[in-house]
Formats: sequence, structure tokens, C-alpha cells
Amino acid sequence: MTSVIEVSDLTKRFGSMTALDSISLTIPTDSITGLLGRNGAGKTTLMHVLTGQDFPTSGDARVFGKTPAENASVLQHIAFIKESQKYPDDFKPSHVFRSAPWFFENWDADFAAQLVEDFRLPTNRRIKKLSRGQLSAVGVIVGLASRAPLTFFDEPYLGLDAVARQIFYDRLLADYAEFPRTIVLSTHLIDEVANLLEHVVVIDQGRIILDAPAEELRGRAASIVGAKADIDAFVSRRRLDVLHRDELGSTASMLVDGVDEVVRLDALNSGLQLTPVSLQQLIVRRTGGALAQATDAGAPVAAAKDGVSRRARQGASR
Ligand SMILES: Nc1ncnc2c1ncn2[C@@H]1O[C@H](COP(=O)(O)OP(=O)(O)OP(=O)(O)O)[C@@H](O)[C@H]1O
Repeated sequence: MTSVIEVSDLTKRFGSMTALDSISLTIPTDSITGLLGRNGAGKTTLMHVLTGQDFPTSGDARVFGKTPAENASVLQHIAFIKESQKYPDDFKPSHVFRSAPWFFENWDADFAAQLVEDFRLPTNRRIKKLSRGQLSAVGVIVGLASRAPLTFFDEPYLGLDAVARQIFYDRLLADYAEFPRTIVLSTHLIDEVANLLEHVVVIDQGRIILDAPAEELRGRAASIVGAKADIDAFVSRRRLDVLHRDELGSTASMLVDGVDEVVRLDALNSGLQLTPVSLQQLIVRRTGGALAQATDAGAPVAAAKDGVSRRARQGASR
């Protein structure tokens, strides 16, 4: 497996603020990688360094084997799509798409025209007058139709409605299958993109906390609900990493990381049921858990607790 991006011991500081803290990672060639993490984790900072818009404080970043900053031979192969993209005052989408071939040698004007239809984008309206979703669509179209060997999408969906986001995912996947390239996608809508991703990098407070093939992560976390004593014994025997636990009386629900085939079989033989959890649940719990939703592993116990307290309230009011 070759790598388009190789980052080694890279630190980026803004004054006393450390945005990236000694990170190392590689991003495989011709893959769709999700760059995930909470607000302020360091995702955009990393993309800025990799697209030559910022310098690392220390450490090394290589893109196509070279340092990206001020390196035209690297930058000409990169598309960086971000919400804050600035356009000249009088520009319309039609101007953007007409000038795109100057910057992107693989630009496909027919594909861009098809995407304009798909997103129902008014191409002759000034960019300043576009709605937020329409503005996002301009970026998404540039990112897709440029077919750059390395494309970064930094939260490209902001403002796109659910239908438009699905169009983006569908077109991305279909075009990627026909024209493989390296795509790095930063998003908070993890469940929506989970099936697109082949590789996942999670940053938390400037550090890499997960860097693995998506397939490996998908089966790795699970929830177990059952008798507390049984689960405790199982988790300790299998040395599973407990990311979250919730208890009610003698019943417990745990979200565990580190599940493999052996663990699954052992659970079955021990009369415990493992239910897979989504990539989003794993990442939410790995990056702090404060955002955990009612859909998490604690839900069955939480729901039971809710039922108990509701019954208690009803009992009290009788
Ligand atoms: N130019 C800057 N000067 C000072 N601090 C900065 C600068 N740019 C980024 N930071 C800080 O670095 C940290 C990482 O920011 P970054 O924009 O990379 O996060 P992010 O993961 O992209 O977040 P979000 O998901 O909210 O977009 C944040 O704490 C941010 O406030």
C-alpha cells in the first residue's frame, strides 16, 4: 500500500495553543479517508498544513513525497474544498466552473454540468446572492468535477439539505469507483458517511486517537447488556476496553472496544449478547462521551431507569 500523505511527529502551535501535538499518520493512495473529531480538534489545521496554507511548527508533512508549502508541483494535484472559500465579488458559479480547468487538469465540464442539474444550482446568480446550501453545492461540484489526485473536503455539506447531501455521497462514490483518487473528508455527520469511508483518522485535542481501516473499526465496538456480574467477569477476562457503562440494580450495559471473532464466540458461549455499535457511537465515546445520544449502549438501561422513575413518579402521585 502506497501513501499519498505521510505525517511524522508534526506539531502546530498558535502562540501557546497547541493545535496539533506530535502527530504521525499516513493516508493511503486511492482511498476515501474520514478525518473526524470534535470541534477544535485540529482537523482544519492539519488540512491547512497538508495543502501548504500553513507551516508546521516542527515535524514533517509530505504530500506525494514532498513538502507541500510553496511547492507548485504538489499543490497542482490538490483540491481543497472548504466552506469559507472566498470568490471575487462579481463572480457567479458559471465563472467558477469556467475558470476551473485552469487550476485542475482533470476537470470534467460535462460532469460539472450534470452536478449543476443534480443540485439545481442557479449558475448565473452572483455567488454573494446564493443560499448557504447553494454555496456549498458550488464547492462540492468543484471538488468532484476537478478529479484532483488528492481532494480535501472540509465539512463540505454545511447548508446542504438531506437530499443534496445524499446526492453528494452517491456521486462521490460512483465517480470514485470510475476514477479512483485520494479523498480526505472532514465531517461531523459520521453515521451519514460511515459507509463511504475506507480509512478513519480521529483527532482529539490535537492528537491522533484512532487511525485504522474503517472495516476494522466497524466491528470493533459493541454493546453488552446483561447481568452486571457476568459482564464484569467477561470484560475483565477478555481485557476489553470499557468506553461507557450504565447500571440499574444487577443489570449493566457497557460499550466496549476491542471486540474480535474470538471475543464474539466467547460472548456467545457465555450467554451474553454483543450488539455492534455504529462508528459514530465509538467515536463519540472515544472523544469524550459528553455528546452521547439516547441511541448509545446505555440506552436500554437508561430506558429501563426512565421507566422505573416514571413508575415511581406515578406511584407517588397516586
Ligand atoms: N490561526 C489560529 N490562531 C489561534 N488558534 C487557532 C488558529 N487556528 C486554529 N486555532 C485553534 O486550533 C485548534 C484547532 O482548530 P481547527 O480549526 O483545526 O479545529 P477543527 O477540528 O477543524 O474544528 P471544527 O470541527 O470546529 O471545524 C482550535 O482550538 C482553534 O481555536
